[in-house]
Parts: sequence; C-alpha cells; structure tokens
Amino acid sequence: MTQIVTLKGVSKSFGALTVTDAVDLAVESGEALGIIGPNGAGKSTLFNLIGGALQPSEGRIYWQDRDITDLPAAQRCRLGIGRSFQIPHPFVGMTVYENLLTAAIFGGDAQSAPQTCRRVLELTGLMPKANLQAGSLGLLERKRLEMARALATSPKVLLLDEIAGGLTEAECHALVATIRDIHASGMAVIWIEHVVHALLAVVERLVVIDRGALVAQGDPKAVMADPMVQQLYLGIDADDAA
Ligand SMILES: Nc1ncnc2c1ncn2[C@@H]1O[C@H](COP(=O)(O)OP(=O)(O)OP(=O)(O)O)[C@@H](O)[C@H]1O
Repeated sequence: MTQIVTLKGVSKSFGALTVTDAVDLAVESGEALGIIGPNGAGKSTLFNLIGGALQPSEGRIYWQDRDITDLPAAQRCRLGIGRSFQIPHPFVGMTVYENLLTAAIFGGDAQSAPQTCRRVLELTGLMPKANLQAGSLGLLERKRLEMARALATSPKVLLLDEIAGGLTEAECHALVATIRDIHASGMAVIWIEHVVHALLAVVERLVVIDRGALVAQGDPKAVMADPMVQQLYLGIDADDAA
C-alpha cells in the first residue's frame, strides 16, 4: 500500500484559537479511515486543510510524494481529493444529472463526463432521480447527491463529512451499504461521523480528535474500548462502564 495523503505537523490557528494542533496522519490508498471527536474538536477543519479550503498555519500536506500545501482546492480536486460537505449545497435549480455533470467536468474529465455520471448515479442509487431538480430532493437523497457530486470528480480519496446525520435507521443502513460499495471499488474513504455504529460498519482504522489533536488511533473496536475515548467521546467513566 502507498500513502496517498499525508499530514506532517499540521496546525491551524484562528487568532489565539488553535483548532488543529500538530496533526501527523497518513492515509493509505484504498483505506477506509474513520474520524470521531466531540463537537468543535476540529474534524471539519482537518477536511478543510486536506481539501485546500484552508491553509495550515504550520506543517505540510502531501499527495503521495508531492507537497500540495500551497495548491488551491480546485487543483487538489483534480489530483483526486473529492470532498462532501456536512451541509449539502447542490445547485438547487439544476437536475441531479446536471449537478453531477458539472462536478464531473470540474474534476477535469469532460469527455467521459456522461459515462462517469451514469456510473455514479448507479453507485449512489440516484438513477431514478436523475431528472429531478436537486431542490426537490428529501434529506437522504440530498446527502446521496452530496456524496455523488464528490464521486463525479473521480476521486482517489473521498472525504465524507457527517453524511449519516439526521437519517432514519433504515436510511442510515442503506447509506452504509453504498459507502461499503464505494470502498470495495478501491477508493480510499475518510469519513467523519457522529453516528458511530454506521462508521464502525465500514472503517478499518479509527482516529480520535480532541481539541485539534489526534489523541487515539488504531483498530476501531480497540479505540472505542479505550477508557480515555469512552470518557472523552461518550461521557462514560471507566467506573460506570465496569
Ligand atoms: N473560520 C473560522 N474562524 C474561527 N474559528 C473557526 C473557523 N472555523 C472553525 N472554527 C472553530 O474551530 C473549532 C473547530 O471547528 P470544526 O468545525 O472543525 O469542528 P468539528 O469537530 O467538525 O465540529 P462538529 O462535530 O460540531 O461538526 C470550533 O471551535 C469552530 O468554532
């Protein structure tokens, strides 16, 4: 396996507030990595740094062996970093298909964009909705579209930010199946999620962020069983758990 995205000593501060604190993290190609942490821990900020929406205050970010710290978000997207946002913002006046076509062309592959869109519509279960206006979609379909727009850029690593939030149990189950299919196709997935059981059904490695710092990582079950993580994330004292 090769390292596809690597963060070395990455920090981000807004004035006196340190939101990302000296994070070292390497993601392997084809890996499924989960990220958890309390509200405001700095998880989305980490995605903003990887995707290029924010510049780190310190540290470097690499795509394979290439230093991409100074590369704008659009160029990172064309290298293969696809990102979905916590709050979906599709082009509401365009159809689902047109949203995907725009993303596929933005990803740099205009010639094969229609085939890419068909493949993504099938993969995400949105084919029956292809000609509907994005603004008419319900929450599950909007979340699927958000993921599909990132997929349409033909990424090698897909960043998913709280895609399961607000869904019913059955919707969540169906979404997990789709993300498993995406991962099984060979794509690396980095998934930030508060719905931990959904995350654990997919990821091979789990990272815990607290106050901007990476405080635990490893096998998901072992990480979740760590008393420090239970205390931090679930508010369970080791004494309560016993
Ligand atoms: N542009 C900004 N300017 C100032 N502070 C910011 C900015 N962006 C994020 N922050 C602060 O950084 C901290 C981390 O925010 P972030 O959204 O990364 O957390 P999170 O772990 O994703 O939270 P949640 O789980 O609630 O989505 C928060 O205190 C937030 O208010």
